[in-house]
Amino acid sequence: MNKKESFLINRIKSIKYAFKGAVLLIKTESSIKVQVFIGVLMTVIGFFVGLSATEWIIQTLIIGLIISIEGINTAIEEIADFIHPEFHTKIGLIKDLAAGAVFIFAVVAIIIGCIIYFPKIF
Ligand SMILES: Nc1ncnc2c1ncn2[C@@H]1O[C@H](COP(=O)(O)OP(=O)(O)OP(=O)(O)O)[C@@H](O)[C@H]1O
Repeated sequence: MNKKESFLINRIKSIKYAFKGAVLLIKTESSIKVQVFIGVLMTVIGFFVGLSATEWIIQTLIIGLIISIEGINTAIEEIADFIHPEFHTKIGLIKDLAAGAVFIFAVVAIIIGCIIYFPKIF
């Protein structure tokens, strides 16, 4: 197998592993399930209120980002539990920081949602 072919096979394998991870997140993580549900709900509502192309782009970006950040938070929690399953203040801090990052983006997402939807509803 030449260098170009093995590069391509490795890329395909990476996509396969990443897809497996995404399915695992959606199937096992309740927080991800909630985010996916909200994402689908907002997409349906988006059709009802008639979002513009720019609003669709912003909404889709936000839905994707929040699910991705939540996924990274889950991975950090898994690493923390794996390297130190017992209680430790440092592990607590690491998990709180990761959760804090998700929280900050969730607040931003709500603010942007209000900016998009308030003029359409009221
Ligand atoms: N090993 C630990 N040592 C110290 N504090 C911990 C530890 N595990 C969890 N905590 C504390 O409990 C909080 C919740 O941790 P947990 O792992 O249950 O996250 P969660 O947000 O409930 O996760 P999930 O996404 O599974 O709902 C952490 O943010 C942290 O403050």
